[in-house]
Amino acid sequence: MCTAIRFTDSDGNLYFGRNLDWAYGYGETITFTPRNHPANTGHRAVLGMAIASEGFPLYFDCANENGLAIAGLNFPGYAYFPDDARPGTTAVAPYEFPLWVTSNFDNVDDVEAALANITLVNKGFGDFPIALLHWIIADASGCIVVESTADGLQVMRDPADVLANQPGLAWHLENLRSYMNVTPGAPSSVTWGNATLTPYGAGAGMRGLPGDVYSPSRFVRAAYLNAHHAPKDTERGNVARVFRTLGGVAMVEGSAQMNDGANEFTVFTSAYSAREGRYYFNTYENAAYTTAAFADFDMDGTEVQQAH
Ligand SMILES: C[C@H](CCC(=O)NCCS(=O)(=O)O)[C@H]1CC[C@H]2[C@@H]3[C@H](O)C[C@@H]4C[C@H](O)CC[C@]4(C)[C@H]3C[C@H](O)[C@]12C
Repeated sequence: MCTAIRFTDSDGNLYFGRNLDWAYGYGETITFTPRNHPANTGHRAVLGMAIASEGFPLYFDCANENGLAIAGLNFPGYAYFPDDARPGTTAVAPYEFPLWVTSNFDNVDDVEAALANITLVNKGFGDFPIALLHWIIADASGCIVVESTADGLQVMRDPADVLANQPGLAWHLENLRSYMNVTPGAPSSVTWGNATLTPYGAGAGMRGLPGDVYSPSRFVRAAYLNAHHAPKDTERGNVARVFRTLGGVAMVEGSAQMNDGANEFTVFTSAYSAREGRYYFNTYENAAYTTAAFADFDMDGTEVQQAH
């Protein structure tokens, strides 16, 4: 499973992050695509997590130099990509969608408008299977979720600022209404007949928030944690906010198996800071951040660069 979140700091800078939950990694690392890479059609530098195959960056999540970010999360059972583009639209393959978005646009509104003119088509990269994903796309103003299903391409505003896996965003947003009672505040003491009940301590108001890692539960928990995190002023504080919030929905190895019996775990957690134009990640076995900034790379280059 995967979970993604966004928020802004007190100066309005975007912070965006995701957990990549799976049974294994793909050898992914921080990957920079300069403005003049042949596949960078819109000439915006892009930084994120990817594997590079034949010089092409296959991004799991990424952001551009102007503060637009995207992450792909599994959506099997719902994701459907037609073989051909609808008449009058341009075909974009799911594997190139994160780069297409971040290469060509600076904000969510422009992406939303452009999506009317594309079809996400059933086209894989090389021998890789097609990834059945939906996407969260975020900027400083908010985020949208893109879901290509048998009903067509849906682009929805996501006021919860989070995304998990199945089912679709509309269902997750509706489901939040079942958790309106959950609150950070400590409840007052109550009397039940002759019994006076008082809280043991902090957390009494959070009772009922689901604690498991099932996709609907992670969506609710991430939305609650993200919405209630105390504001932070510093880069360090806001990066910690991304990692701590995503830590609240991370998967501990052995606690939940995939259909094939493999243990799913949080392979990596990543964070993008528009304030510093910087990308961070850590892995299941190494909590220390690995980080790189746009400023570390040759922005006008032509070849993908990876930081190890
Ligand atoms: C497995 C990843 C999604 C993790 C996730 O959402 N897990 C949920 C688990 S569950 O079903 O809900 O149980 C996805 C996210 C991004 C995907 C990768 C990116 O799309 C880039 C390429 C695309 C190629 O088509 C396939 C390889 C690949 C390198 C993808 C492999 C895999 O599908 C990734 C890594």
